[in-house]
Amino acid sequence: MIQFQNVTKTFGSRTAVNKVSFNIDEPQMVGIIGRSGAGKSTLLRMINRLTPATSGKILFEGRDILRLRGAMMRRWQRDCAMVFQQFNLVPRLDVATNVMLGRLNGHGTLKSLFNIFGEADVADALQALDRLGIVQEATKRAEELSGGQQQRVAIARALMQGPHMILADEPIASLDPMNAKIVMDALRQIHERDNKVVICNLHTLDTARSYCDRVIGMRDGFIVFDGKPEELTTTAAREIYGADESFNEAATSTAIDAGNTGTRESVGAMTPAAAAG
Ligand SMILES: Nc1ncnc2c1ncn2[C@@H]1O[C@H](COP(=O)(O)OP(=O)(O)OP(=O)(O)O)[C@@H](O)[C@H]1O
Repeated sequence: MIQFQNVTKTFGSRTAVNKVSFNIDEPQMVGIIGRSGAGKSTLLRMINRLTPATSGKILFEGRDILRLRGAMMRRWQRDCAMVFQQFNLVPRLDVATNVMLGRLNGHGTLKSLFNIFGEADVADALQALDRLGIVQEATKRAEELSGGQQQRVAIARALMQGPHMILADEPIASLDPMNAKIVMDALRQIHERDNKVVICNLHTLDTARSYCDRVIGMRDGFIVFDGKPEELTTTAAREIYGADESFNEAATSTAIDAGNTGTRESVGAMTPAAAAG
């Protein structure tokens, strides 16, 4: 499906991602973990072409997406929707319009300029919000929502792009544990129900273990671990985090637990007690 071949990114003399090679052969939920500066964001941003790679290839269904230009590149960027730590919504616009902005890339320039959305766009936006359990917030300004709700709006906007995959760059780093769980449940549900690849940069080991089918550990630009969550032993974690015997996993914990994922109810109707799970 997607193949990374010796992908490297340098910023001046600093190598952020160093000859990284791996394949994703089936729709998986992949967690990328590593300490700050390990290269996680750079790796994700190269997939979406937000950051140009210095060398190597990223093949999607055999086509090198690093060589795409113009309309083909924009099409690719729509196909791999990004979700960011800081949500990147337009604060003063209402929630439904924020979600419909996910369609802009799909419209012609003129239509985009005048911000014209059709009835089908509105219906799809409401459906996406309903899926995320926040359709009742559709007419509020984005800035009126809590962080967790805003992140769900951002995920709904990503769904509006009709993407092949979702790339989430530390989507829960700004959220409290309850909202972190709701957002991770939503991403897991998209993976399970829509059979989509979700690649998620995470700061915390326990979240990666609870939610991901596969964990990739990065350190200083290299992949130093690639395996199933159950293979992520304390020794492997020490290697990823460059830590010694005193390494304490609790330091990378959010204390959220996947629990009952994959159902619509788990996204919309989470109680604080369940979230603390
Ligand atoms: N635009 C840039 N210009 C210069 N150096 C950069 C740039 N972006 C990233 N870097 C450097 O590349 C390295 C990897 O950064 P990156 O943001 O990918 O790491 P990360 O693992 O995502 O870290 P964090 O968890 O803190 O977000 C770091 O040394 C960083 O300083």
